[in-house]
Amino acid sequence: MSSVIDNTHTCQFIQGEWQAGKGIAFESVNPANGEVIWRGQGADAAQVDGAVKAARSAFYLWSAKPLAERLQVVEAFAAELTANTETMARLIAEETGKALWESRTEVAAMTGKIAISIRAHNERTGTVENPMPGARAFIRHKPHGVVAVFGPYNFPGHLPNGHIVPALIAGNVVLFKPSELTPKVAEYTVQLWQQAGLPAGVISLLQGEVATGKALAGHPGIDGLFFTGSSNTGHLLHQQYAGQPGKILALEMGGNNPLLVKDVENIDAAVHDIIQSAFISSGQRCTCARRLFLQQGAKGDAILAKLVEATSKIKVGQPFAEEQPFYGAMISAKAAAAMVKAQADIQAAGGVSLLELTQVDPALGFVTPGIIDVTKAAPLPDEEHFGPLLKVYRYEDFDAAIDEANNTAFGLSAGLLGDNEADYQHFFGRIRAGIVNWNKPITGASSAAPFGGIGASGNHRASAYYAADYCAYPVSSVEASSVSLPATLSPGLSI
Ligand SMILES: NC(=O)C1=CN([C@@H]2O[C@H](COP(=O)(O)OP(=O)(O)OC[C@H]3O[C@@H](n4cnc5c(N)ncnc54)[C@H](O)[C@@H]3O)[C@@H](O)[C@H]2O)C=CC1
Ligand SMILES: O=C(O)CCC(=O)N[C@@H](CCC(=O)O)C(=O)O
Repeated sequence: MSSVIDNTHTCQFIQGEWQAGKGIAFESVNPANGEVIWRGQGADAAQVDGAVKAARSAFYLWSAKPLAERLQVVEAFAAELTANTETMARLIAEETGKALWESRTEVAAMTGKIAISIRAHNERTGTVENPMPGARAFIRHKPHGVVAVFGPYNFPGHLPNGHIVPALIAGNVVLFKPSELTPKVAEYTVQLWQQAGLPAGVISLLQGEVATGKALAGHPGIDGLFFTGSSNTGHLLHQQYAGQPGKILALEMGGNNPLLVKDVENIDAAVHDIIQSAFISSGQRCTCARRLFLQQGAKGDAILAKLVEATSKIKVGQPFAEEQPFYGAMISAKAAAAMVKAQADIQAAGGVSLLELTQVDPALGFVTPGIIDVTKAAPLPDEEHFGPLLKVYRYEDFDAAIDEANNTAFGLSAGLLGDNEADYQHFFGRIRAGIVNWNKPITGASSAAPFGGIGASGNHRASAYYAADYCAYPVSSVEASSVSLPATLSPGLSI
C-alpha cells in the first residue's frame, strides 16, 4: 500500500502503469481527526482519453478469454481481499470515519460479491439453447465493451465493487472513477486487482474531482456508465446521455425512505429496527429511513418515547476505539455541518426537535443523532438528508400515512413494522419502492437480491444480483453448420 502523501503521488492507473495525475490537485482527509491522509492530482482530459483508448485494445483481449480464465482472475481478487481484509477495513475506517466493526462488514460484502456475481452471471446471462428444426437456436450474452464505473463515498469499497466485479465477469473492461473523498480506498482496491493478475488496461483508475468525472462521462469512447451516487449527479448524467440509446446507463441513486409503524407489541424490537434503519453508518446509507410514520395515541407515544431514549444513548465515537461506537464520523466536517443546517431549516418550517442533532467539533465529522417531529410543520422539500436525522410524522389513518409515504419523487426503500400480516399485504400493494421490508430494518440489503429504486432513485437498472443484466446484452442466434435448401420453398419462389 502506498503511503506517499505528495502531489507527485502515482495515483492514476492507466494501461497497467501507475502514474501521477496531471489535473487538479485534491486531498483526502480523515474526518475523525482532520489529518490529511492522501494527496494527489486528478486525471486530466488527456489522461482520461489515453485510458479510454487503452481500454478499447484491452477489451478485445479480455472479452475473448474463456469465461473460466476471467473467473480465475476474479477469484484471485477475492483471495487478495480475504488475505488483506484487515488492511482494507482499516483504510475504509480511516478514510470514511466509519466504525471499524462496520468497515469489516463492508469488506466481507466485497468478498461475498464474487461468488454471488458468478452465480448471477450464469443464471441471468448464461447461454440457452432452444429446440429448432434443422438448426440450433441460441440465446447468448455479450459484454458492452468499455464501461465507466462511478462510485460514492459511503461504501467506497463495496458499491463500486458491485459494478466492477459483474462487469469484468461479463467481459467488459472498466474505467473506475471513485469518489474524490475516498481515493485511498480506491487506490488499494485497484492494487489488489493488479496483484490478482488482471491484465493491463482491463481496469483503469481515474482519480479526481468533478472535472475528471465530467471528462470520463462525456468521453465518446465509452459504451456505458454504471453510477452509484446522488440523485442530482445521476439526473445530470441522465440528461447527458439523452439521445444516445446505444449507451447503457445504470443509475443507483438516493432516497427519501419511509418507515411505517402500526400495531406493534414488541416496542423494544421496533425501536431497534428503527435505529438500525435510520442511524446505521451515521445515516449515510441510501437505504436509511428518513421519515418515520407513527400512530397518534398511546401506542405511538410509547414507541416514540423509547426511541428518543434509546437514540440518545447511541454511542458515537472514534472508528478505531477499543470499545466500538455504533457509528463513527460522517464523511467530512462539511457534511456534518450540512446536517446541522438541514435540521435548522426543518425547525424553521415548524419541526420540533425531540433530540437535537449536534456537530461535536466543527473541524470533524462527528454528529449525534437527531429526531424531529414534523407532523405540524409546513410542507418540507422532498430532499434526501444524508445523515442521522429522522423526521417523525404522527398519523391517524393508515392509508393517509401510506399516501404521505409515497409523496416523494424517490422510491428506493420502504418498510412496515407491524404485527398484522393483512396490513403488510395492504402496504406492499400500495407502497412504491424497489426495496420493501416487513418487520426488518430497511437497511442491510442482500447482494443476492436485486437492489435499486424507482422514480428519482434509479432508472430501472437494478444492481446487486441483477447487475449482471446491465453488464451484458442478449444476442439471439439461429445457427446451422452449412447452408441447405429448405424442404419446401415459400410460395412464388423457384431456385
Ligand atoms: N442507490 C444506491 O445504490 C446508492 C446511492 N447512494 C447515494 O450516493 C450519495 C452519496 O454519494 P456521493 O459520493 O455524495 O455522490 P455524488 O453524486 O456526489 O458522487 C458520485 C460520483 O459522481 C462523480 N460526479 C459528481 N458530479 C459529477 C458530474 N457532474 N459529472 C460526472 N461525475 C460526477 C463524483 O466525483 C463521484 O465519483 C447519496 O445521495 C446516496 O443516497 C449511495 C450508496 C448507494
Ligand atoms: O449491492 C449490494 O450488494 C447490496 C446493496 C447494499 O449493500 N446496500 C446497502 C448499502 C447501500 C447504501 O445504502 O448506500 C444497504 O442496503 O444498506
